[in-house]
Amino acid sequence: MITLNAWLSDAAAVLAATRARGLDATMQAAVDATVTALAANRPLLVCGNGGSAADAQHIVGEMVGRFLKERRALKAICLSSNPAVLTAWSNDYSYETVFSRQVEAYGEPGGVLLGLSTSGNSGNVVKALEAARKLGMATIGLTGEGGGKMAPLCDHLLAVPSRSTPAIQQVHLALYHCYCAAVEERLADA
Ligand SMILES: O=C(CO)[C@@H](O)[C@H](O)[C@H](O)[C@H](O)COP(=O)(O)O
Ligand SMILES: [Zn+2]
Repeated sequence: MITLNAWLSDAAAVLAATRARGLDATMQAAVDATVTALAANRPLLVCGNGGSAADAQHIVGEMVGRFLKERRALKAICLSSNPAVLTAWSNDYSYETVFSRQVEAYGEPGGVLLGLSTSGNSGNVVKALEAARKLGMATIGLTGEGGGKMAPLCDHLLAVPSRSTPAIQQVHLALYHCYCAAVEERLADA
């Protein structure tokens, strides 16, 4: 039987295991790359599927609006949230290229692509990272254990040491809130 306390204990264990991985320097490097891009008005593009699509929207909401501080709007775009683009391209061509096509549309050299995938193997996120690299954008990945196919395509890989999709997503939320807070702190006074 599923109980709340057991669920919370499992969630806390994955959080603690992530903390033990010592990802602080990787997070700092991801923040540095993002601050450099946004300070130059280059875009931050974010994508993912399912729960990670909602996470991508959440991140962009913090960046375009505000998180903890008052500051200017930041140029962040969610690639998972335009139903007309998603359905037209997937229907006419392929779901696998639905994010890379938007990287071609919105990406710029010096920008950043942030991809979220718990398996690290979602084909459309992998293809988006490839397209971003081709364009000269920095790449950040939020994944589960090992990073899967995304690992070699990410300049900055934040891999949660778990293979459970919901457990990974719960830690992704903590990771990207930290990321948003750190980016905002650096850009608030700029
Ligand atoms: O939110 C959940 C499960 O918690 C699901 O919607 C989940 O995101 C979907 O199954 C995704 O398609 C999984 O893809 P990914 O994380 O492996 O890239
Ligand atoms: Zn979910």
